[in-house]
Amino acid sequence: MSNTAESVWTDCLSFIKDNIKPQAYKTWFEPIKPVKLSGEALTIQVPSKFFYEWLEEHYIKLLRVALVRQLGNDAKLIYDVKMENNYSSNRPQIVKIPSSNRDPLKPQKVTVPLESNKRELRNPFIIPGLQKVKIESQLNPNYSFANFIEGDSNRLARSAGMAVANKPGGTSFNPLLIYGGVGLGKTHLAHAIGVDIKDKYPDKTVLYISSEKFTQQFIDSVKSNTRNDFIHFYQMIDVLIIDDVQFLSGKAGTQDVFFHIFNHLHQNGKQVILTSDKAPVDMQDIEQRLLSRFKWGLSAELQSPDYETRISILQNKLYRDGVEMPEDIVEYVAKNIKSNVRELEGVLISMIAQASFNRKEFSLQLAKQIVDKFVKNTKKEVSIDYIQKEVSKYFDMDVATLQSKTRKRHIVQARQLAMYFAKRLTKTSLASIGNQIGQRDHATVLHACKTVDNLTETDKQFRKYVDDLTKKLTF
Ligand SMILES: Nc1ncnc2c1ncn2[C@@H]1O[C@H](COP(=O)(O)OP(=O)(O)OP(=O)(O)O)[C@@H](O)[C@H]1O
Repeated sequence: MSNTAESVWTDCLSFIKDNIKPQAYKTWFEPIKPVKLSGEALTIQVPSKFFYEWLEEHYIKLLRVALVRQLGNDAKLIYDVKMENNYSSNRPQIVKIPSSNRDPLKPQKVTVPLESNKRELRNPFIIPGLQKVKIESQLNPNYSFANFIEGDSNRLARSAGMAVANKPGGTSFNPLLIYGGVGLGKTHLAHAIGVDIKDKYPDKTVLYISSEKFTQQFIDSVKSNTRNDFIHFYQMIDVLIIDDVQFLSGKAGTQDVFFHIFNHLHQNGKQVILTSDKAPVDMQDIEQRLLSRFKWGLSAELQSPDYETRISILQNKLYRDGVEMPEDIVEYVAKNIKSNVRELEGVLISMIAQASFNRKEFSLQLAKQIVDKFVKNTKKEVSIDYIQKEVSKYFDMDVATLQSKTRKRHIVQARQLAMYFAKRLTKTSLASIGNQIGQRDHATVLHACKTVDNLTETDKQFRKYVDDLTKKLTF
């Protein structure tokens, strides 16, 4: 009886089944369908491009042995790869890709034949028209380790970043979560890690993406019925850098898909780098299972730089821009702009611009003018003490009552409002807010914020409390 695609594949499968774990067999071989046998060439259909890549990377030797046993030394394997969608059609497309199994011991590159270029995965980061599927990393080469000034405020995060860059996926810092307040260098550091990895490992696929863009891509993929392509694309990446993950809060669908992508990458030794403006413990409306993943690796905080670091940052920037500035002026700026590196740079840029526009020398007077403007424009953060005083006054009670353990409804509400405004108007962590407002824990603060949000929606009188207090506290 002559061979058919089915009979050859069935015999291959029984050999493969005996040589790998049952779970791997079920995942990677059961979904394959034999399509055609032409001489010594067997065509099999696989459900996605990712699937094909996985087989080529992990099971090519096994497949080769199985095929050679059935079809002899000239055996060839061709994949029909189901592409879920493409630009021009909603129907799945089949792309034919020959296996590299003829010489399986050489390192293999995934090459897509020319005729299939227009069917590459639908993702804006894939450069079309190339033989090899390549991904634009979206990294900013101006953000490097070399120009990320080290200080006590960032030492842990910077060293962890360097360790990750030396051995992506190979340290216990996976994921590496960099968190801290506005303008403290989270994005810079995340890029620097990616840039360094690309330098050291040019073949690694690195992708930087903001959470906002990731979310938008996901929504688009759902709309265009290309969710699987979206997932497979992200599962292909070696180093995934996601900026501002706090943005995922409240977005259940995006969190769910990210959870699966994260698990896949982590299980396969791929590196994940995340940034956030909050520590995991303070992130709201992010699923517990995702938060617990964030804590698997290392969470490293970026704090406001101390005076010496601020001086170094300014000097470094001046040096890079080829500008000379008297020391006392640099010191003046560093003394007066304390909490935010972006502002520090902003003052410097304004000074350079003004001095060159007016053809003037740098002067302390110019520095004072510009610093004053920056300080005025930066909204003063209200203190938690001030919030407690104002809320107590509004409800005609003293601060001790507001902080007390009583469960009387109007006092509980006043306390919850104080917690809510502390969360909204300060950068203090939930744990610290709880501690300052009657020694409660962070879960109580979180609950208070949710309750206030709910009551504002449903209770007119309560909404008025929130509006009145917002005016009092912010004007
Ligand atoms: N340690 C540092 N050395 C040199 N430059 C720094 C350092 N930290 C921050 N910067 C610079 O400060 C600016 C703001 O940094 P970045 O955008 O990375 O902050 P961020 O924490 O991501 O801010 P945001 O919270 O707004 O997203 C950038 O120009 C960055 O290069």
